This record gives sequence, structure tokens and C-alpha cells, in this order.
Amino acid sequence: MELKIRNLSKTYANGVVALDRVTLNIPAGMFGLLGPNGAGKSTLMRILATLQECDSGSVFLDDIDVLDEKDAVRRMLGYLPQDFGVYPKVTAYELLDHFAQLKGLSHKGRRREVVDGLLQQVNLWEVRNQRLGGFSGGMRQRFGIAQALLGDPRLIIVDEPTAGLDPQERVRFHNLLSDIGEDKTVILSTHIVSDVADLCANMAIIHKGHVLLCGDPQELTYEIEDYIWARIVTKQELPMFQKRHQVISTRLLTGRTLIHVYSESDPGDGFEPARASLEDVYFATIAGRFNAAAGDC
Ligand SMILES: Nc1ncnc2c1ncn2[C@@H]1O[C@H](COP(=O)(O)OP(=O)(O)OP(=O)(O)O)[C@@H](O)[C@H]1O
Repeated sequence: MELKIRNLSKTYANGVVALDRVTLNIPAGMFGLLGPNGAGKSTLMRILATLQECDSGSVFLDDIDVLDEKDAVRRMLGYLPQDFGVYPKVTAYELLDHFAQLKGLSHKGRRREVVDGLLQQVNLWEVRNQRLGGFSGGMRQRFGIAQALLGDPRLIIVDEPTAGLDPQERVRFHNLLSDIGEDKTVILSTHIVSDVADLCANMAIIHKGHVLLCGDPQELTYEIEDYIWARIVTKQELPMFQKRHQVISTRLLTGRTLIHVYSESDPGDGFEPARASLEDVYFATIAGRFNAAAGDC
């Protein structure tokens, strides 16, 4: 199954251009859509989930015209929105059972099987009779995945699911997503680079409504490897280095600052070749320095 997005554009009534001729191919498996706040990720996710209209462009899910055949898309779609709210006073079991009825699972025995199975899959079986209001952020997000999986969707869209989760909950959530991702198309929108580095076989970076880069995260990291240089500087030295070099990231390291710069040749000034990571790819791309695969998305 492949999702083909062509020249998708959306301008809001206030004049903000959220998407500007976005073109992307999204194959089966886990796909990461990475971009800073305001990049246009949620707008794109909502259009793909048939919840919002675009101005122009086309989207095809294999043969299905996503912008036109909304009912067909909805039958094979699972969606976890960024602001997924739950009713605090009902239990996990009751709410999932309710969503299952809305999805058309009218046969009681069959519904019970599906709801039981999903609660086990997302590891909420033990707490199924507890009220959702008492759930942690991670538990709530896992519940969100359970409802997105109702009806056995082939396309799953999750919008910024790990924001606000603690590291342990994030790992748990990653494991859950990677299990699902094996035989479906999962689009994960996020501004957290490690979500994509840990999980996704393919990715795109979106910024100010434009797709800047796409490809395999490991290959992209490999491509940038020779251009990333590091050194430690003091707080006072930092502005000088920022003036003289293309600094793409700064990180505090026991009171001092580790900086990474992008340079196609040895930048001198005491820099050493650094081991590149997807974070370097991300920051260099956002800074307009790296566009290895632009145009091939
Ligand atoms: N309903 C709306 N009306 C006007 N502008 C909007 C609307 N929704 C989003 N925008 C603007 O469109 C741009 C893209 O927003 P969008 O929510 O798609 O980005 P995002 O990448 O998902 O960011 P975030 O992580 O902050 O949600 C932003 O500048 C945002 O302020």
C-alpha cells in the first residue's frame, strides 16, 4: 500500500500558508514526518485523515482518491489526533467498547473479542476497569492507539503522540508502534527527532509548509557524516563561533557547550570530525544547509 501526495496546498483564512505544494510518497511501514511547531504537520495529518479540506493537489491511497472518496478512506483509517481527549469518568473498557460500537461492531460477542484483544495489545488489560481520568499520559496515549486500531485499519495516522511522555512511557509507546508498523502504513508526525530515529524506515522533514528532505533516516545520517564537526566552547566564545561557522546545534555539557557545525571541508578553529546523528540531519536541513534528496520525495 502506498500513499501518493502531489502538490498539496492549504492556506488558512488568515493568510497563513500551512502547506505549499507538498509532494510525498509514503510506502508501507513506519513513516516519520518531522518538523518544528507550526511546520504544517497537523494540517497535513488532518487532510489525510479526511477531516479537513485542502485548496489544491491530490492524494491517492493506492487507487483510492483520498480527497474525494472519504468514506472509503475512513473504513481503512485509524487516527490518533494531537489533542485526543477522553471522558474521565468512564473506564477504559467502557469507552473502547463504545468506540467499537460507533465503528459498527454491533455483534456483542465479536465486539468483546476485539475490545479484549486490543486492551491486551496496548498493555491496558490490568487497568481496563479503572477510570480514564486517573490514567497517566502514556496510558492515555496507549488507549488512543487502541481506539485507532479498531476496525483493523491499514493506514494509521498518529499526530505528535509522544509529546509530554516521560522516557519510560516513550519507550513503551515506541515498542507498541513498532509492533503495529510491520504490516501497515503508520504515519507518525512529531517534532522529536529520536521518535523517528528509533522507529521509522522512511521519513520527511517539513518546515514552513515545504518538504525539505525525505529518505531513509540511516542513509541520510550516513550522507551527512563527513560534514559534521564538533568542539567544546565556553559561553563567552559561542557568539564568535556562531558568526564564523554554520552552527547547527548547541548542547550544554557539564557547564560548557558542545557545538556541531556543518562544513563540507575542515573548518579549522580546533573542530574535530563528529559522529553524525539524525539530529544533525534535522538541524542542518532546517538551517537550509543540507538537502541531499530534495526533489525525490
Ligand atoms: N485553523 C487555523 N487557522 C489559521 N491558522 C492555522 C490554523 N491551524 C493552523 N494554523 C497555522 O498553520 C500553520 C501550520 O500549523 P499546523 O498545526 O499544521 O503545524 P504543526 O506542524 O502541526 O505544528 P504544531 O506541532 O504546533 O501543531 C501554523 O502557522 C499555524 O499557526
